Amino acid sequence: MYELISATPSPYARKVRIALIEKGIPFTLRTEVPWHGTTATPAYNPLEKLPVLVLPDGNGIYESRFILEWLEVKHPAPRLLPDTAEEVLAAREVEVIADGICDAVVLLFFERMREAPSAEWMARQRRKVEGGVRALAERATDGFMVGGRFGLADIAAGTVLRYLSVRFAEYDWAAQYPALAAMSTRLEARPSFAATVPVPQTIVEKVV
Ligand SMILES: N[C@@H](CCC(=O)N[C@@H](CS(=O)(=O)O)C(=O)NCC(=O)O)C(=O)O
Repeated sequence: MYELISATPSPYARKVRIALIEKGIPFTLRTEVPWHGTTATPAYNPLEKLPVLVLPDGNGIYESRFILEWLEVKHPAPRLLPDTAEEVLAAREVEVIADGICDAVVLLFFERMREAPSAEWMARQRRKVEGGVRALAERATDGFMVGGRFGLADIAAGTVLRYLSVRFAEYDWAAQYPALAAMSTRLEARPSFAATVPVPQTIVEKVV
């Protein structure tokens, strides 16, 4: 059986959890705080980040985009990529935008923990979040994002949007982009989303 090393707020891990559930793949969830000394992450990922999909042979697959690609190869049905090559590129572009927003939120989150946070650095990260959400809004539809059926783009966009309310709640993107908010609400009603709602975690060790 697969084991997924995850964290309660992690949007990257949530993408993988949703894909595993959507594909009906059984797995055990190992919830950690990757910044605590007790984390198992470095034993499987030299980049020391979760999610890590631990295989039955004990090897770890890491980097959420790669884990999703790996799952698409090893467990192709149901397919989470669109049908045409052009649509696959469009879905991957949505994932690039979504992951990029998450990366900026993480950088902002830790900058705020510093004794003397840099206002310039935080403004730069906020710009990336707002620019990324604008790019997602430009791609929002009243159905699924790419190719007319649920897939990678919806997983990536849905997870980052819900993550913002956990780690960047002061940004009211939903008021600014009603179509995006409606899309997020639709996605959060899916069982795979309802089973993986992000919640904050308590980090007790000094990180920065
Ligand atoms: N690009 C990576 C990013 C993963 C990531 O940043 N994970 C965080 C945890 S969380 O922000 O997703 O909750 C982590 O393990 N950070 C540990 C570290 O940066 O050393 C992916 O997509 O898997």
